[in-house]
Amino acid sequence: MLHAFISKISVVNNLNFLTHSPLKAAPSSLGQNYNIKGKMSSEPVNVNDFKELARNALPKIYYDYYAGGAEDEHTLRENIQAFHRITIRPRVLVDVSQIDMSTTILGYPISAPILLAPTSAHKLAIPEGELATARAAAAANTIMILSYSSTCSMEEVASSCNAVRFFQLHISKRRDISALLVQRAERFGYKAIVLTADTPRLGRREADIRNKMIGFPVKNLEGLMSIDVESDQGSKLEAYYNELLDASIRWEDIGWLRSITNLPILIKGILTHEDATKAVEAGVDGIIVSNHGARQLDFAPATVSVLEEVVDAVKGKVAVLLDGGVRRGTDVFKAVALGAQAVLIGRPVLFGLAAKGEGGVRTVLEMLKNELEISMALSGCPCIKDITRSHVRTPYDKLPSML
Ligand SMILES: Cc1cc2nc3c(=O)[nH]c(=O)nc-3n(C[C@H](O)[C@H](O)[C@H](O)COP(=O)(O)O)c2cc1C
Ligand SMILES: CCCCCCC(=O)C(=O)O
Repeated sequence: MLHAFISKISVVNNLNFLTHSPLKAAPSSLGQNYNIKGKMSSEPVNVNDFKELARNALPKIYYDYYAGGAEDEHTLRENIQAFHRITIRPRVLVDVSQIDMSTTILGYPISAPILLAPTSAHKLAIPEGELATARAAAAANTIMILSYSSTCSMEEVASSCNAVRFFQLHISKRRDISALLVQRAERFGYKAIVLTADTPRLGRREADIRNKMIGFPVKNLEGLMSIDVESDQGSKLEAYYNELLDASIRWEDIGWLRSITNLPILIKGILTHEDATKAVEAGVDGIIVSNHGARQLDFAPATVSVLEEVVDAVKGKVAVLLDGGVRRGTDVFKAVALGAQAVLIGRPVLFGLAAKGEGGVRTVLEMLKNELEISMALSGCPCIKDITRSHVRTPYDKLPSML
């Protein structure tokens, strides 16, 4: 056996594989992988690779809508870079022969602490739209949060798969229609309402303004309301959205939402301890630390940089989740270590969908899960509950050498 192994190695050495590999000469660039001839391979090896594949697959106007952030896109970059500034403190000689990534959210078991964030308009990516995404969520045994602004209706999505689904709500100027949507969500088996709180108006996405981004039909509103926006300039979507939504909603309106549904309510878009405390007082069941994927207020903080502030304010009373910039299993690990019960991913799902349909979304979820699994193994954490604050160091932590 040993002999066979040694002779295999020497065959490789004889070929001088390591010194003459064309891979050595291939350009190296984050998010791109190269095959043996130095050409970029279309097979993604990590979630970042899907971004380039999606860029190639989509018309520019749609790609820019999915990928873009607000104004200077400072927060867009920060969402990612803030994760890079956190290091992991691995522990060794722990039995990691079995890794269990499973957890629960609001009592619903999921295979790993990774959910699908609500994102609009999946039909811009592929004709099947949210139906394909929902099937991928079901295959991964995780939760899909369906967007208010989906291009398949909540009924179509409900009947297409058995994934646990939450429904994301905006409160529109027509309060009666918002109430109707909540009732429909309850009737069609959605298990929670996710109220988005950071979008009284749509942020300034300059790529959409330049591209004169089109509006798309919000399927859940079909037959209930139609809005005509006259805008030859800028983003039609922004004009449409600002006409649709109620910019006057306040904390008191959580009480209204509570009065019309028995479903758990999560509030999405919290970034400060002040608002986290208010959310708990308002009686929500969970908080999603989010800056809307950096599409709303530029220079809002990176989500992972304020996660602990929110977790500390909440004191374990309700679930805390996080989204924004999660691209690696190590990002999931870091968020969990800082107190998140789970993370949500937005753009990676859209890029997976645009590049390779339902299979692309499945692959994105599998990649993140595989990366989380190895991160847990190499950090000495066999279960999610074993990941603790002591497993990460943030820029705010004192260095031991400075003590
Ligand atoms: C194209 C796009 C559409 C989105 N649509 C919605 C939406 O309809 N409702 C909502 O609450 N958030 C929406 N979001 C924000 C996501 O729910 C989530 O907060 C964000 O994408 C997370 O950041 P990430 O893309 O870096 O993972 C959208 C984000 C993107 C990129
Ligand atoms: C009602 C149509 C506008 C959808 C906006 C979706 C969204 O939140 C985004 O970030 O884009």
